[in-house]
Amino acid sequence: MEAAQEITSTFKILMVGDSNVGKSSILLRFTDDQFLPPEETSATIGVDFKVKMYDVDGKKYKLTIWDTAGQERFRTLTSSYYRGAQGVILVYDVSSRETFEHLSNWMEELNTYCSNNDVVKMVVGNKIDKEAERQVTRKEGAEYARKHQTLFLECSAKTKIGVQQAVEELVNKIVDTPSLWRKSSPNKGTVTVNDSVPSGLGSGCAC
Ligand SMILES: Nc1nc2c(ncn2[C@@H]2O[C@H](COP(=O)(O)OP(=O)(O)OP(=O)(O)O)[C@@H](O)[C@H]2O)c(=O)[nH]1
Repeated sequence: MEAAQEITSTFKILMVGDSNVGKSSILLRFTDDQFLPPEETSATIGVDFKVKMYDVDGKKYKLTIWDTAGQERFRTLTSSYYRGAQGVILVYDVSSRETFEHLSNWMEELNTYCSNNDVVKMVVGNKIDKEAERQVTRKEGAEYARKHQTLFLECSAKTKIGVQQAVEELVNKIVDTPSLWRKSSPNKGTVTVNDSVPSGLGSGCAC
């Protein structure tokens, strides 16, 4: 019988952005390939997280993806969300210019709490299925990302287009940035740099 493959590392990925842009929906699409109709969704309170295994180049990585509340009143313990994160996805809604304009607030928060310059950032414009209601062009999104030196992608949690690709690109970049996760290797084999528990108080913080 074949031995279970060892986990090379655990990555913490954080999703931030205004309320209603679709962070929970992107996460649900990525982990469970599901999309809930509007009447079945509710605002995230505090933080939620899901775990998914991800294989790249014959190595297994454990992704803990944290979905944070967009609504200010539900955001508590903000600094602990960012602690230990190797990747952050900043989400806006392409059919809401306001959510795009608020990206600078999220970027500021990220830069405040995440002092590690290597942390991989990705800007994601969601809801591209609402093309007729689009308020932010792809070019504007790409330009913002270029200016802030982040990855960029547009997606739709509803139709699923771009969702898998967004997470994959982010994770591949983290894998390509060993300084982010090869910090406190306890041995030469498995490396785990932070907890996957929602407290976010993992050891070997990247931020
Ligand atoms: N048309 C369309 N609607 C979407 C898409 N993604 C999410 N929605 C809808 O947008 C609304 C908000 O989605 P959520 O995933 O709850 O948004 P959120 O960013 O997690 O919101 P908070 O938890 O308050 O921060 C829901 O009604 C979703 O059904 C999408 O890609 N296309």
